[in-house]
Amino acid sequence: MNDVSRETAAVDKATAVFSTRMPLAEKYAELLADDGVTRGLIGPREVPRLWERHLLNCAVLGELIEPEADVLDIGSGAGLPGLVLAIVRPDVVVTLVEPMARRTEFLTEATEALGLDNVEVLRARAEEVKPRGRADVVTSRAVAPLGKLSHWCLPLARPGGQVLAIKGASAADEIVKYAKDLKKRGAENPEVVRCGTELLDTPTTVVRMFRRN
Ligand SMILES: C[S@@+](CC[C@H](N)C(=O)[O-])C[C@H]1O[C@@H](n2cnc3c(N)ncnc32)[C@H](O)[C@@H]1O
Repeated sequence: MNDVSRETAAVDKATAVFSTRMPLAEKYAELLADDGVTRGLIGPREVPRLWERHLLNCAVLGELIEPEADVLDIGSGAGLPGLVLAIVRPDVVVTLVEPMARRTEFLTEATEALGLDNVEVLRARAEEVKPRGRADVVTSRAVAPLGKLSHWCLPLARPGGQVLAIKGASAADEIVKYAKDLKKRGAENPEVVRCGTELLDTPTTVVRMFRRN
């Protein structure tokens, strides 16, 4: 399958995943391809694979999130995965945490353009976020190695809450490599979970861990 037909297939799959929210997902994809590229938030080479590598990759993370959860997305960049989760899961409330001004400006404008009332944009580093220990779920993609992520994200989750880090092929190795950090930070049952297995050619690989009670 070439890039074009793979992306066409991805749009079909996205129609199934986003369902009635597909028009919003399409509008977000347009914003990414247009403003996102102009402002240097996403590389032009990503445009032909936006649906497969970005929107779908992030949307399936919703499988692991309980109804009406309070979600903190750390290092959202152009809104991945946080803004996608807010689109696909209108029942959850998502706070997009991002330290760079030009990224938070894009996130605020995109949130308004999409008319999303379940999103808050916070210009901050993970270490500065308050209150701590309250989120049901803390998400991230491509932000930092698991050692640093556990330090940043676990204290933000409520006791028993989850940290979900989208990772690539390194997921299992990172759990082993940073086992001491994870234990020290109060991570319970760190494991590799795959999302979108029935739909995606390349399911999304996630490190999931819970904050010790
Ligand atoms: C490689 S980008 C990934 C963006 C997005 N999550 C994605 O998958 O496309 C990493 C992001 O993490 C942000 N970041 C770096 N250090 C951070 C910190 N201490 N707290 C929160 N975000 C941070 C950066 O500003 C950047 O937007």
